[in-house]
Amino acid sequence: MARATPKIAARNAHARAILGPDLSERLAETKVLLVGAGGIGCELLKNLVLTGFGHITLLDLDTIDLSNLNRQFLFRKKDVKKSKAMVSAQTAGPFNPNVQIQPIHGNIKDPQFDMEWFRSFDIVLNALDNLDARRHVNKMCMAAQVPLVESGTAGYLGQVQPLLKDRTECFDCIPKPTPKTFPVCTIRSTPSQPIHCIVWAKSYLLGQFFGEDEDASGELDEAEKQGENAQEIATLRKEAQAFKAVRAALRSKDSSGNAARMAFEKASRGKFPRTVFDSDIRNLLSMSDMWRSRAPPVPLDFDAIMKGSFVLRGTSTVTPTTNANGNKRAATNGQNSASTAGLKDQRALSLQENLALFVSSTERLAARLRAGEETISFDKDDDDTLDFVTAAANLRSAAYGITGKSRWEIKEMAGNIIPAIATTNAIVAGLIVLQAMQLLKKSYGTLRNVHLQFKPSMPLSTVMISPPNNSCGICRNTYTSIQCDPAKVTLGQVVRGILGDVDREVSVYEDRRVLCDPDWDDNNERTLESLNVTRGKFLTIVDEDGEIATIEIGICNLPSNHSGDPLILPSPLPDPPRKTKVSPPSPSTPPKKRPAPDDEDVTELEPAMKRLKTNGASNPNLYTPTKKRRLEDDGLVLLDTPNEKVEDDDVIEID
Ligand SMILES: Nc1ncnc2c1ncn2[C@@H]1O[C@H](COP(=O)(O)OP(=O)(O)OP(=O)(O)O)[C@@H](O)[C@H]1O
Ligand SMILES: [Zn+2]
Repeated sequence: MARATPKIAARNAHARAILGPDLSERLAETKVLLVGAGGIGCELLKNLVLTGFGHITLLDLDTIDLSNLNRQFLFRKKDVKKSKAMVSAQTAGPFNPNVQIQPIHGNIKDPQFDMEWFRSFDIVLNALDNLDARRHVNKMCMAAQVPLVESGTAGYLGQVQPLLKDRTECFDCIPKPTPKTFPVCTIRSTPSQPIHCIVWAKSYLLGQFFGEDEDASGELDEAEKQGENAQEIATLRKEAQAFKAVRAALRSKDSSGNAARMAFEKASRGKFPRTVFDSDIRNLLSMSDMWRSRAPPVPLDFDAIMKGSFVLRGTSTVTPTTNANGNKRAATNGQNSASTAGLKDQRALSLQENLALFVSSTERLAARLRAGEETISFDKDDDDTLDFVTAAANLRSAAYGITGKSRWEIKEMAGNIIPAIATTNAIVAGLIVLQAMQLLKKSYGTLRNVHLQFKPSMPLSTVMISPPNNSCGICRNTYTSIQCDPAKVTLGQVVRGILGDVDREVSVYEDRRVLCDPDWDDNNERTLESLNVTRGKFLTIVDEDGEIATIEIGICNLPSNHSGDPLILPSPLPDPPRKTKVSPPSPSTPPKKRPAPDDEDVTELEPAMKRLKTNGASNPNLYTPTKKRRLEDDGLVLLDTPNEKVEDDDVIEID
């Protein structure tokens, strides 16, 4: 290593004195991947640079938002809308002239960040804010056998966890608690709190209008075949049709101006039977049993609200639905009267203002679809989606006699925001560096899970590291990788190549898709590319007898100068350990049974569809699998019957 100049030596003197010459020289050579340049990431980047880490790759998919500036100190107002990775690298680089920071503006789940790429790092540090990306990085680090430090903060609480395959438990060894959940019937039919209306607007209505097009007709046909209630199925078909018509109008270049009204009314003018804020509610009202113990909803009338002549429970349309503190205010006749109450986002909106906001946000979102965006999902920092959710949630609240919320409050509730505290992030970022050092020194005995807690007498607590959970479907698998041209290599070639002489009955999956099993080998001669098994993905080989561990094969590119065989197998071939007993299903173990192959010969396995209820108005139980998964991601639980109980301490009990 080149000798440090006196100036740099002075700069590093303290770190060197603390770390000792060996470690501080090693850090200069260490290749770190830092994922996330947000609250923790900015603090951590500064720490890494000042500690003397020499090679840092910093990846983040996002751009800087104004709301980041109170705690992400590498950013200034002039940087808003610029890439977080780029700006943080530019700001922190000069803190130490010896550091090389490579910023990447991208998603860690992108295919180019494959197993080979992960192997090029000595250590990975997560500074993420979502479970999905955390689980992805955990799997990649387990696959590539790279040490990982996982972290997170929530208000005053924080946690740091060092992870290493076969030494410690992994991020997925212990199932994570599901977020707050609500029974779907409450969301669809019987909301009683503002959050129910917010979840409905964010997870249901926004998706129906602007999300993925999910054709439910196949499922309805199937339900009909199985003898489900024909009348209810007919109603659901009409509802699906009505949504389809609105979706088409929102995307059509000719219907601008009218689409928002259609969205409100869900095309009610004679052609379709149900509307979002009017007929759907009338339909629910006809279920008299439902309203014995709760106030019935009031259908909303678009024109009357717009004209200001609509009377909601005896008050005028222009009555603000909330004040700045979220409390109901007395009726007032002045449409602009609410504007005096506090900051713009925190003030009350009248029913009329909510309707105007519904129309304008729907038009803005529709314009984005027409400009080429395929789907739009909720993002609290996306003003158009936040406005839509604010307006739709407040209109629904008004109909159900629930107190409305200000845009500010809805942002907090819909975005599941727990205020971030800069000090918590800073403490956690410091702890990450300490645990990273232990991993790099291979001082495995001194690794600790560290918790930051809200206890002034003992703010930090440490927990000994647990060994891997034997039934974990991530870190107990045997990982290997192939380098290949997916356009030229067939599934059969890969599976035969990896299993070598071993003669076993196996099934092969990509994520949740079954690609072949012992009785079905139609895909064996197909190329990986035609099966959509490409760079960055994994092929999973499961022993049908459950005797040997599952093999996961990471798909990587051929070396750039490679010519000849389009498949390079690993050497030696993987040697999965024998299992002592069959493990219970784990998060990543794909379901076993394969339905008959469809046209595309690749079958996506999803949780079984819930049975249709034979009574009930807007049947909450019929969901396409993708929608079901999305609802579950949003913290909704689908129940078979309204009486079914969800066993989770975190569930908000209604009724
Ligand atoms: N899949 C991913 N790939 C790359 N970066 C990601 C991915 N998922 C999340 N991130 C980044 O992780 C960072 C997490 O930081 P943080 O928790 O402070 O969130 P934030 O978006 O900056 O703040 P807030 O959510 O409070 O507005 C964000 O910058 C986010 O862009
Ligand atoms: Zn594990």
